[in-house]
Amino acid sequence: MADLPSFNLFDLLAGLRRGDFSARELTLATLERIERLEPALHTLITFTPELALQQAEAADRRYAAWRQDDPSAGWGLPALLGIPVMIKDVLCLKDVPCTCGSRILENFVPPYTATAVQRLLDAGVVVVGKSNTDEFAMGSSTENSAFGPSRNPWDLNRVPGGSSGGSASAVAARLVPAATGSDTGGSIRQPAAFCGVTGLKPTYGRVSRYGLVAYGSSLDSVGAFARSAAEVAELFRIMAGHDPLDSTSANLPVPELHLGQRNLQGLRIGVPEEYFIEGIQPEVEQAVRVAIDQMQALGARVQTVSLPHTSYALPVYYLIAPAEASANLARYDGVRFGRREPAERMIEMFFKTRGKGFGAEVKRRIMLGTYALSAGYYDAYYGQAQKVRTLIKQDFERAFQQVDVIACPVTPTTAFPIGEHTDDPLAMYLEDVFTLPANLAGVPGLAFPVGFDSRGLPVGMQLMGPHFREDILLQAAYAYQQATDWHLRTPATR
Ligand SMILES: NC(=O)C[C@H](N)C(=O)O
Repeated sequence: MADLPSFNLFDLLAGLRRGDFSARELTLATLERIERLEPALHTLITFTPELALQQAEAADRRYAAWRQDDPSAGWGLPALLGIPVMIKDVLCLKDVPCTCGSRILENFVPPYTATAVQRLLDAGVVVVGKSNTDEFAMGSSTENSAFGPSRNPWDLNRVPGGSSGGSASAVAARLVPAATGSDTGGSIRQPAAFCGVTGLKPTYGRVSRYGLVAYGSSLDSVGAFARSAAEVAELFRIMAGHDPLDSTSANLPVPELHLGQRNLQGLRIGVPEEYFIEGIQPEVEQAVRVAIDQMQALGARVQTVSLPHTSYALPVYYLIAPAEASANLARYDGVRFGRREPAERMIEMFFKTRGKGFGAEVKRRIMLGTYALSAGYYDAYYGQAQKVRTLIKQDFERAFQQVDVIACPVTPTTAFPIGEHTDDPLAMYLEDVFTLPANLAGVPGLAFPVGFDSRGLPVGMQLMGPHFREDILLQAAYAYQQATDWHLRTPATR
């Protein structure tokens, strides 16, 4: 096989079932494509070709048994048997390093697998590697990865977004049809927008966080990337659902996803006035407004809604997320996980290990968070932020009494050049203005491509929905994608 026969998950599955190619052939072609493009893109922290080939051969044995009607093959076939994927390097996969983009976990090999990853493995995926991320998922560009940034396949001098930038870049460059991500304040949706792919941040509690290295525990969600909403829906269906190993996992059934509908008849779309602010790149606003018009032409009813506390979301997030991070990252002390710097005395060992192990952004957040949680300041900062968070959540609850989904931009701008924000953390934080309200409210958000700017960089649109209604978002994006082809456009990387 010279190159991949298709880049669509369903086409690949159909080809595997028909026996047009084997999982081993598909994997070899994938590995070859990764080896060819990886020097330019740097999507991976750990490449796992041996594991991938083992899994592919197991998939082929299963297909063979299924073809021969061997009862040991079980009834039917696992849903993603033989499909190559990347796993963001903040999700544990047993016996494969999980670095979180950090020197402090450089040599950490988890002894167990995250539930969301296990569900994908049970569905038969082939893991080709652990994808690049900002250190501990803190960042919007992958420039905070201790292993160097990933690149945007639409323009190699630009960032792919972050923190799940490796996954988004890989799906956009068609190294893999699907990849996982995590989203604490935008880490799936923002890179999806920058790379022109579809990315879902599910409702908080919908996908298990067991085995996801914790960043902001009240905000973290595990989700997925693919090129289309239909493919993302399939990944979501497999990853979602209750998990007794995560106490915040919701014990609710995952609704059947019927993505057949090609129109949006009856869908009420709310457009929040607070999301079309000054400073937004005019081409981004333009593309999103055209997409909303198109959804209206497909039958949706569009109205303005107000989310009045939106402007507080950024400061609230940058208190709560660092506060939770500072507590979660206390466990990297040189004793229990990963790196340990030798020293005479224990206290020195802590200082040296954390001093050398963490990068600048992680240290900044630990300091911010520790300060916000310290005695005397707790009520003024963390306590106050939690109260405002409730107001933000109520904004959404009120809006969802009037509309089924909220439509807005994902990011104020398209992908920025590598290095542009590295000396200005605030400018980097501003990347998240439109995405982090969904994390604060716990509602699902879906990003998908709706056009390009004049530089040829993808523009994304975000749909947010009520808690546990990922189905509405996926259905709406599916109908939009049946009528448009932005999600099928590909960068020049061959
Ligand atoms: N993790 C995320 O969702 C990304 C966000 N930009 C942050 O640094 O917190």
